[in-house]
Amino acid sequence: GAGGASTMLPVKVLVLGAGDTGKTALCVRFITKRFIGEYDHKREMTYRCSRTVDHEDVDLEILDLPCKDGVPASLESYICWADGFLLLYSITQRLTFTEVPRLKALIDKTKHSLIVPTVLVANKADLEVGRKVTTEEGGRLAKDLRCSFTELSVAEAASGVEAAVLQLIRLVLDQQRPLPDRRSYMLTVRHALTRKLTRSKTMQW
Ligand SMILES: Nc1nc2c(ncn2[C@@H]2O[C@H](COP(=O)(O)OP(=O)(O)OP(=O)(O)O)[C@@H](O)[C@H]2O)c(=O)[nH]1
Repeated sequence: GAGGASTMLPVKVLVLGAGDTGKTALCVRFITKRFIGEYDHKREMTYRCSRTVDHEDVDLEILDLPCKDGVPASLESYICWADGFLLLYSITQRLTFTEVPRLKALIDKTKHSLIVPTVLVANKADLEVGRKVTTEEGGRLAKDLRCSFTELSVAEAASGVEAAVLQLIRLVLDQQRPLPDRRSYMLTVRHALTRKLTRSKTMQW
């Protein structure tokens, strides 16, 4: 409140994607509002900033790992560190899309949870002529993996990136809220469990 000591809620975000999905471009777009085409970073990068989301002051830390030579070996420790995940693929590279379930499985396994705040981000929507993954496929996969979904172009606009990150912050905050406020969360858990049970039944019989 006014004059009172404000509490900043820390939210840690890990940006993941297999290949040239635009992870660094997305982080830079979020922080600077600008699109910078090429980088050559070999090290991990941490971006810090703050936002006010639903009257909560959030202290945001975004980690971008270099994935040029495949996924880093110590990925699990980064996953443990993070509260929420931006999972990127490029609509122009089918392989970046088919790698998503593997990344999400590793996240779920490492977090020991069915519900991990995650936004699946389909990037490079400006390259419509080179499209290899439809929007419907993206939406379906997100539903399957219990993620939120958005399609955007980091190159084209800052607004989609801002919206995707805010969406993720909301998912994280919703999960951190005390139980009585978590009706939607409980419903998600129930749906996920039902789906899982249905699936294992189908597999057994
Ligand atoms: N057309 C288009 N190109 C994009 C977009 N976003 C990123 N790119 C390009 O895609 C390439 C990869 O972007 P990066 O941000 O370096 O990708 P990255 O995921 O960080 O890749 P790693 O460094 O391997 O982790 C670069 O050439 C970017 O300019 C987009 O929305 N549209």
